[in-house]
Amino acid sequence: MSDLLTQAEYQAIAQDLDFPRTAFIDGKYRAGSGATFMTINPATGKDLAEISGCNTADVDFAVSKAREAFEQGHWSKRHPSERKDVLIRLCKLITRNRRELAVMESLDSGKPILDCETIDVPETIHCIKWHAEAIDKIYDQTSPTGDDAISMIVREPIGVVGAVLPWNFPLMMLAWKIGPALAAGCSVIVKPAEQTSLTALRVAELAHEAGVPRGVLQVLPGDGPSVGEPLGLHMDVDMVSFTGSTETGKRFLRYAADSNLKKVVLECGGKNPAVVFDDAEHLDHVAEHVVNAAFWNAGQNCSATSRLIVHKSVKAPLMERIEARLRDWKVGDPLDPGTHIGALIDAEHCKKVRGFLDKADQGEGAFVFPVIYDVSKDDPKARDEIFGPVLCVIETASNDEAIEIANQTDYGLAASVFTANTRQAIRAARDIRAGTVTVNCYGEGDIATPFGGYKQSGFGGRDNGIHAHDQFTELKTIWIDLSDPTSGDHVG
Ligand SMILES: NC(=O)C1=CN([C@@H]2O[C@H](COP(=O)(O)OP(=O)(O)OC[C@H]3O[C@@H](n4cnc5c(N)ncnc54)[C@H](O)[C@@H]3O)[C@@H](O)[C@H]2O)C=CC1
Ligand code: BAL
Repeated sequence: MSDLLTQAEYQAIAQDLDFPRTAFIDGKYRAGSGATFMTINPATGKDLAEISGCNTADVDFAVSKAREAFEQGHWSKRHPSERKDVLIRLCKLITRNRRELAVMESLDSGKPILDCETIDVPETIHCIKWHAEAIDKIYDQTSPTGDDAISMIVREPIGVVGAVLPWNFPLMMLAWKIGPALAAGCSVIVKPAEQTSLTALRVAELAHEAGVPRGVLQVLPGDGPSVGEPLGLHMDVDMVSFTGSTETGKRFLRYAADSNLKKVVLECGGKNPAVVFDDAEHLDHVAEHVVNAAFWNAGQNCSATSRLIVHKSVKAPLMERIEARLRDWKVGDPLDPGTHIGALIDAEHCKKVRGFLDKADQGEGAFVFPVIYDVSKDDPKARDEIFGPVLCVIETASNDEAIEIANQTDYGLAASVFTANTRQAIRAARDIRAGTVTVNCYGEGDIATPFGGYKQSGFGGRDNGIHAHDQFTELKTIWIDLSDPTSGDHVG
């Protein structure tokens, strides 16, 4: 915190930024063959940079370069400790350029600079470093065999990976994908969300400077139909790792079915409950977690708490505390280090979010003030992913009913439960169908814990932890016959 600059100092950095404007393909910036598009500062509505977009021809070219690099083996077959060294050099370069990246991220996404400086950039570095440091410590295995054979189970990099990213955490989601994929030895083609291409392009340049060979990390800006779809349908892409809406996630399953059955890993939406039982203690602490969980990043977070399911006996004192805390959350200029809630990502998303709000709560321009609604469990606000600073409160008469309501959703990404009773906490954690359940706190776990969803929140694997490494590798069995072929008891 003490390291933060003033609003004027951030504005001065913003003035001097040199934005990347083209794709990063085969080790250099080069113009795409698609339509150019403007990347906009959502907080001001003003143009930041005109980006040269990509299309199918660029995807084909990038995939051929990614495949060439993979087969040459300068990265994929390099000793894991050497890949580690290069990725750690990349982390040092990101650290050296952290201020530029934080301001670029804030300008392009509308995120508060406070978050970019203290969460997005440091977590990006931490994630890439964690996977880099893990990669030369992962052992392959042997399986139990008889004396006449040995069977090795080895993991190999899956090959050419398409990483299709959302706009809500442009740097962090980049790191969640490229950290484990590059550490494993894959070649990665990143498609950033069209709203937020800048920091991914800059990181690709830094990766090249750090020693990641040409073709191993490429970034292709453009919209879904121009770049995401040809990547998803490409016959020579081995895997797509996607984070974004459930609807687009399902498209990638269709693309895989219509092409080469590439592996697809999806991290999609959520309608995540915080369940507060009748015996919940320390309501100040509960309120702190609920406010952070619901309103951080303006609620544009797949794991945001968007439903507060609270027992009627504790509802009034808890809501009083939540509302008091929320009064301290400043909404406004993302480059002001005192701001907690910046701009929503774009006009289209603002329209979607406002469509759920009562007229008096709709705010102006790109800014939506945090809002809390008492709703029934069947209200559309309590059912649909709003992806804005909106918390729906559902009162319950019993703890069992609370769990039932928590599970009444097509999603299953994250949940939290607040109770003083350990048995009840663990019972609830077991009973809620979600990929992450936190007890007496809210969080996504950390880099060592897998992150992903049940039901329509996820498919095919998990981000983070060693489980992410598993995503980007294929399992191979190598079976070696040790029997003496001349002995007569050889079984083949
Ligand atoms: N992590 C999450 O759970 C996220 C959820 N969302 C949800 O999705 C809603 C819509 O936001 P969008 O930006 O439209 O999300 P989206 O899921 O459409 O976009 C995510 C990525 O997929 C790409 N994409 C879009 N259409 C595609 C297509 N036809 N083929 C291939 N790639 C495609 C986009 O260009 C972007 O890179 C939000 O309101 C929010 O509810 C949005 C972003 C992240
Ligand atoms: N919160 C991590 C992933 C996401 O929101 O897209």
